[in-house]
Amino acid sequence: MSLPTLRWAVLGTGFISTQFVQDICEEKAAPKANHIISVIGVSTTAKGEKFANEYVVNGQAKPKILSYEEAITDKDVDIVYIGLPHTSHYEWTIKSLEAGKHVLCEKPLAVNRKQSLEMVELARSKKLFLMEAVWTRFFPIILELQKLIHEDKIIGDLNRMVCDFSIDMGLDKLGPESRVKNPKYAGGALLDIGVYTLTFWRLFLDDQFGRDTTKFEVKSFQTIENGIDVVSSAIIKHADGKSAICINSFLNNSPKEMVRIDGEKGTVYIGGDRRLLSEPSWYKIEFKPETGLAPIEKTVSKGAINGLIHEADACAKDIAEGKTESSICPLDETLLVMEVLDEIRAQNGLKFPEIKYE
Ligand SMILES: NC(=O)C1=CN([C@@H]2O[C@H](COP(=O)(O)OP(=O)(O)OC[C@H]3O[C@@H](n4cnc5c(N)ncnc54)[C@H](OP(=O)(O)O)[C@@H]3O)[C@@H](O)[C@H]2O)C=CC1
Ligand SMILES: O=C1OC[C@@H](O)[C@H](O)[C@H]1O
Repeated sequence: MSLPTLRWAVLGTGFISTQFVQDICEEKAAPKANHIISVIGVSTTAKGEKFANEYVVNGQAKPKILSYEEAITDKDVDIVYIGLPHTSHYEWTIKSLEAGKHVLCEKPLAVNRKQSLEMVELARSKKLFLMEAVWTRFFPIILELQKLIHEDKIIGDLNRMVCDFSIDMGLDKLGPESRVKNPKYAGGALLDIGVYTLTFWRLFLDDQFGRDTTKFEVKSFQTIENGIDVVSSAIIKHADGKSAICINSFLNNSPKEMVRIDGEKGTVYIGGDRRLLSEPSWYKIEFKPETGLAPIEKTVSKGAINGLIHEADACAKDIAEGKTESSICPLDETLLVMEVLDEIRAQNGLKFPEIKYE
């Protein structure tokens, strides 16, 4: 069977666009799709040329270097990857969909649910593929853990989870234009890394998706400094009694065990070699003494890839099959997470300036 082919326009040449293009261009023993970097959309041509020369390698043809506007309308593009700051996601997703392109947009899909819903409704009305790039959902180790916990019920019925993704960002040393600290780019821990703790809550505490989720309520606190949250903590309590504590900080790093999921028979711990919850690389399952079961441990290595290829391959497969939405990262899940992000900000009075729909 021939591999699906996808021609990409990559918008932005920053950190994540680099990681994405590196993964696409990395030579693979058993590729799952043909990815072609057709266009790099950039703010300045010189930046684009440098980026293309450095990263669009290993037999890829030289991509066109175009403005964002030209990139999203280029005839040789099937899908636009949006690697821009949070506050640019809405504009460039809407414009790309209007131009008839599929879209893979970095997380969070937008700065709030209202923008996100508009993006989702436009994609659905145009029958185009749209996905928030929550790459972690596609990691083989995550899919394996979902099966162990929800299908095999390895720790039985679940009781609670604690999830902490924190990064000591060294905020004082970052310049004022840094997207993670500037409120005008919707900076702060919640929108940058809170998306992942909420993703782990969605992946592991609930076996339902999006609109069918178990009913829940949220109570939260944020420490706000200079217009952004440097610490966010939320407790999510499900109607059936299960609860999750989700913690994010820009002042300290994550603990070694970033996720702990307690069930009636034992506990699952999840960690990563870089203490980034976005990149889990090991798990450990300990059972209660009365089960008589021995602990299980597994560590995986990413090898030469950064880990973004899994979501790119999934896009190629879904689009080749005529799907407009991912079943692993569905839009209703994105909308639900956006709703909780809004709720946490509303409870703590965190508003970003210059943002439509606040
Ligand atoms: N999946 C993951 O693990 C990660 C995801 N992300 C997400 O990716 C997105 C981009 O983050 P990241 O790559 O770290 O950001 P960077 O600041 O490194 O890059 C952002 C790029 O956006 C372009 N840009 C357009 N307008 C602006 C503006 N006003 N200010 C700054 N840059 C602008 C620039 O590209 P140019 O000038 O070249 O056109 C810039 O290179 C965010 O949504 C973030 O949440 C980030 C890191 C990791
Ligand atoms: O998505 C992300 O994960 C890793 C962090 O370093 C980064 O700030 C964030 O955007």
